[in-house]
Amino acid sequence: MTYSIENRDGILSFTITREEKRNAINDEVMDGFKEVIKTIQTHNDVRFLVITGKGEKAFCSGGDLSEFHKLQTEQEAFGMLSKMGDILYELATLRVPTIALINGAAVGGGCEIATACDFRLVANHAKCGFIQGTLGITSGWGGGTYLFESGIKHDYALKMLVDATTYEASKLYEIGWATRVFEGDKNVALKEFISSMEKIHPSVHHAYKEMKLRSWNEKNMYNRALEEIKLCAKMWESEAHNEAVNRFLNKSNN
Ligand SMILES: CC[C@H](C(=O)O)C(=O)SCCNC(=O)CCNC(=O)[C@H](O)C(C)(C)COP(=O)(O)OP(=O)(O)OC[C@H]1O[C@@H](n2cnc3c(N)ncnc32)[C@H](O)[C@@H]1OP(=O)(O)O
Repeated sequence: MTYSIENRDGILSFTITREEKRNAINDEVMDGFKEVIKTIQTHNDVRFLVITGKGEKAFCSGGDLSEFHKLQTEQEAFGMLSKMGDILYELATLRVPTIALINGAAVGGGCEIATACDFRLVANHAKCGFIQGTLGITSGWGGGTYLFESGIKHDYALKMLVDATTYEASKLYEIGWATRVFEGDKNVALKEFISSMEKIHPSVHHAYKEMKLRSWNEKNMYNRALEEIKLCAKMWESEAHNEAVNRFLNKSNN
């Protein structure tokens, strides 16, 4: 399996278990995300969703380049990008609090997944960034929209995107992307973070999330994320993108 789902006392944990590929997202992992989101949308016993990666090297390294490089045309790219884009929109608009428990590098689409969560607990060794620009594309799963909506100062948000590089955990906290930076056992950090929220009835969490969702609906967030995805699909066909992906894959084969 490429992911695991565990429900412990109402805390639903989704773990990407593709350590050998730094927890890169492929179709199977996308289907796992759909499964865990549907569980939350159809059950009342889930209080929190935690997303994390196996191991300590990576939370998620974004789209699986060894699979997705086969997508050549704008239409083929849009098929994959919009599938994950819809998943991230459903994730971002869940009525339960969502926590990205960032155990290692969160880059590219991995950074988009983390940004679509309400909270980001970042291990102090983890580096995160929207590195899509190094591949000649822009964020392709809606993460740019969620970053601009996250409340981070505009200049910090835009610089994160156009830098297209990774930031240290301390910098991520300084700019307001990381909710907390932790050392040691991620599960201890998680337990400490949710301890006070756990004492509050879930209906209060749902009500506050509803307030945010109303504002996102007014701001037409879904269609803004869709336009972001269409732009990435258009850039997918570029020579710059194909050359960058081939360089990465050839590095891996050397
Ligand atoms: C699909 C679009 C999507 C979007 O947002 O629209 C994107 O996510 S685009 C961005 C795609 N992701 C990347 O470009 C990141 C590539 N990976 C890295 O930068 C590094 O691997 C890193 C920083 C995540 C971890 O570095 P580390 O030195 O710890 O590991 P290695 O680089 O040696 O990689 C180990 C092993 O994993 C394979 N790998 C890593 N990331 C991916 C990936 N995204 N897709 C496929 N395979 C990946 C890498 O090739 C190595 O394999 P090996 O067979 O051992 O050589």
